[in-house]
Amino acid sequence: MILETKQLTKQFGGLFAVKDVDFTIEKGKINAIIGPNGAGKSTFFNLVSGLYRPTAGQVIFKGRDISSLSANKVAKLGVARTFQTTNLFEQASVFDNVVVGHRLRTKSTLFDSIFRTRRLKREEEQCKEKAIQVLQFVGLNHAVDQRVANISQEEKKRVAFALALATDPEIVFLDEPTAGINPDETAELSELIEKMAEKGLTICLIEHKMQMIMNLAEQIMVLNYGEKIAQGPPDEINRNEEVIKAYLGGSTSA
Ligand SMILES: Nc1ncnc2c1ncn2[C@@H]1O[C@H](COP(=O)(O)OP(=O)(O)OP(=O)(O)O)[C@@H](O)[C@H]1O
Repeated sequence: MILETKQLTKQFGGLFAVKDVDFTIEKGKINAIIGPNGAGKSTFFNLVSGLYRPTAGQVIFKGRDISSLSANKVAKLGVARTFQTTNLFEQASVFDNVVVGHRLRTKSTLFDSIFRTRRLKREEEQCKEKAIQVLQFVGLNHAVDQRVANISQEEKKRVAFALALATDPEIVFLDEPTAGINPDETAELSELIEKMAEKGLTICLIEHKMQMIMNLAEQIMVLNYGEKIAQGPPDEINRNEEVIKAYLGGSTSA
């Protein structure tokens, strides 16, 4: 197990967005979180990536309690997340959007920037090499110099993946990676997610496309009104009465 939550809880006023969630994520696997709108999926992501502090409970990453660490510190430990593509700089190039990712791993200070020290130049070079490497990995060699505003939605998703990969993560949380793209593109992005897992990365994704999740994920957690109602492999989740009642509405083809 690489990441674990223990009785993780987030309350907004009187509302429990996430309540007492125990979840374990196995290293190198593709994990998914599903649930109806408002079930607490995004809040769960924000808790494990350090954007929110839990009201109660813990997030344990590689045996260390990271519940009270800042998002930046959590990312430095090797936890990356993607946001919806609206988080990209539309007027900047694909390359410039991704090159910032690896800065997390550099040590240059304002002093280095002002005096353009050797360290700064070396680290800038490292960031550029990393950006090229991850853009190649996600299949965007052809679009490196294009402005993000001019590329397709599916390519933007790949940029978001590349940005997360540039931070050298051990686990990547993908926020609705295939929202708003067509079935062919969805299949291609699924392949990319599998390629990431084959490389040894641990994946955890939120997704509404049930068929895709059932084919791709090895383990699924189902949230409903902030609570975990099921956890297991896809075939088990498919047959779970409570899940069918709460979410699937009797069909997995949603
Ligand atoms: N910052 C916030 N302040 C108050 N309530 C919030 C906040 N963020 C989320 N909520 C509430 O917490 C609950 C869980 O929301 P969350 O966005 O985590 O669900 P979700 O499963 O990601 O939904 P969706 O699939 O629609 O994105 C909802 O009732 C939502 O209105």
